[in-house]
Amino acid sequence: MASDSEAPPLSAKVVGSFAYLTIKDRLPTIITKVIDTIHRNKNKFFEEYGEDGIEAEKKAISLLSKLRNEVQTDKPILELTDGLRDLDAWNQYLQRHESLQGDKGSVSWFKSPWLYVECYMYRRIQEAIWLNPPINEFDVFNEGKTQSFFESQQATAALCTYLETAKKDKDGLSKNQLFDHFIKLLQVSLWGNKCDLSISAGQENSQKDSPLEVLANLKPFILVDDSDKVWAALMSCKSSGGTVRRVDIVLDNAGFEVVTDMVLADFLVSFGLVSEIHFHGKSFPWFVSDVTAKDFEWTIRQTMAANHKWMSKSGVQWKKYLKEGVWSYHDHPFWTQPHEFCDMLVDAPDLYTKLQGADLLLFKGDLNYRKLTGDRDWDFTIRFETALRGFEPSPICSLRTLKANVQVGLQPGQGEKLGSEEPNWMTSSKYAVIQFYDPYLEQ
Ligand SMILES: O=P(O)(O)OC[C@@]1(O)O[C@H](CO)[C@@H](O)[C@@H]1O
Ligand SMILES: [Mn+2]
Repeated sequence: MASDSEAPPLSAKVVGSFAYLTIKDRLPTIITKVIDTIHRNKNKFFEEYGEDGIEAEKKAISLLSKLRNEVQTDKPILELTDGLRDLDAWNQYLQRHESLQGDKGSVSWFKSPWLYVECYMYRRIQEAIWLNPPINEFDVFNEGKTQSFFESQQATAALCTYLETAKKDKDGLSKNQLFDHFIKLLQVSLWGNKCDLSISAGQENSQKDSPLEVLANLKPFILVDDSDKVWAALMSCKSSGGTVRRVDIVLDNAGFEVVTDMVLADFLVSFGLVSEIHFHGKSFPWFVSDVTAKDFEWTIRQTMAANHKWMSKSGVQWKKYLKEGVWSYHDHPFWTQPHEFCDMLVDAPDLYTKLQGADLLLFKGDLNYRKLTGDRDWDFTIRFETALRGFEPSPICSLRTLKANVQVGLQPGQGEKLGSEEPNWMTSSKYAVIQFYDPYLEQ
């Protein structure tokens, strides 16, 4: 482990590490599932496009099988060929790594940074789809995302009921009561990132269906809790008056998680804490469950259409916020590139400038945390700010359950103690952090 700015990137070259196991086992499994999904949809492609659809299905599967073989046999990372708008950025990134690692062909699945090659896999999956019209609009991960939404409908209903009921009393609220709602909804959004969605629906006991009721039990698993500072940041914007108080949410997963983000966003606006929310999503299907523009719109439509009074009321409100421009959805190619966020200022200055316009940035999920910290083998106790390495467009809050072995900002001994008690504490999503850094404040 390293404590300086040169902490090495996590990589599958460390045999037995989580990165190694991910590349060896998990990535090939994901590609196999994608192949199965495309194959299962063969009849649909035929109905929609005739023989052209079948031909495209075959070609896409053949490209994906080739990709799986490249991963499994540690082949060099190849240039992209699909001519899309992010192609140059990806190919330049490859050249950058080739010159760092030695020469052409030296960048490969097991030898190069895990963050890079894992992102690259999702881009190659997309290349296999894009190169094959007429099925080039097909979202290979759509089924899982919609299923996750439907399976968590009871939890969504409970959350919307909480929100809409709270709204009825919002005028007479004390500051403490407002703070209490905020903390609850921030924590719900945090735990919404738990990949197995275990706090959502599908549980036998209907009492447990409310994600709000499990919060107290989950509290001890929040390893760093800067929520007071996040609240103070929101309050300071409010007191500065006059200016647009904007919060940006850099989204992670569709299904229940994005619903928790929308409920939090609704609360912030409806209770007068914030006047504008920018959501940032992905411009193509990414890391299995990440939100695209289609998922975002679909989620709102489904929430509106739900056969539940408060859920549909929330959905209607969200649609209205979008229409009025109070909420807006944004995507940028940088979010589906492999860069650490400290590269953003140079590699995507337009996005960096956009983020500077926010009063608070909420980064959801594990992958965003990996990119914030560069996915490096940091010492557990180095400061969050150090790991950000100059990425400071605005005050930043990361809401993340731990699913990868990078963690900073812990107390001395805290990580070691957890490691000795639970070997997989960094990857099980049982633990979480609410970590904050404000570049405008003296730390
Ligand atoms: O960003 P998310 O959705 O919270 O998690 C993304 C993730 O599933 O992908 C990586 C492993 O493949 C890990 O960083 C993490 O577990
Ligand atoms: Mn994700």
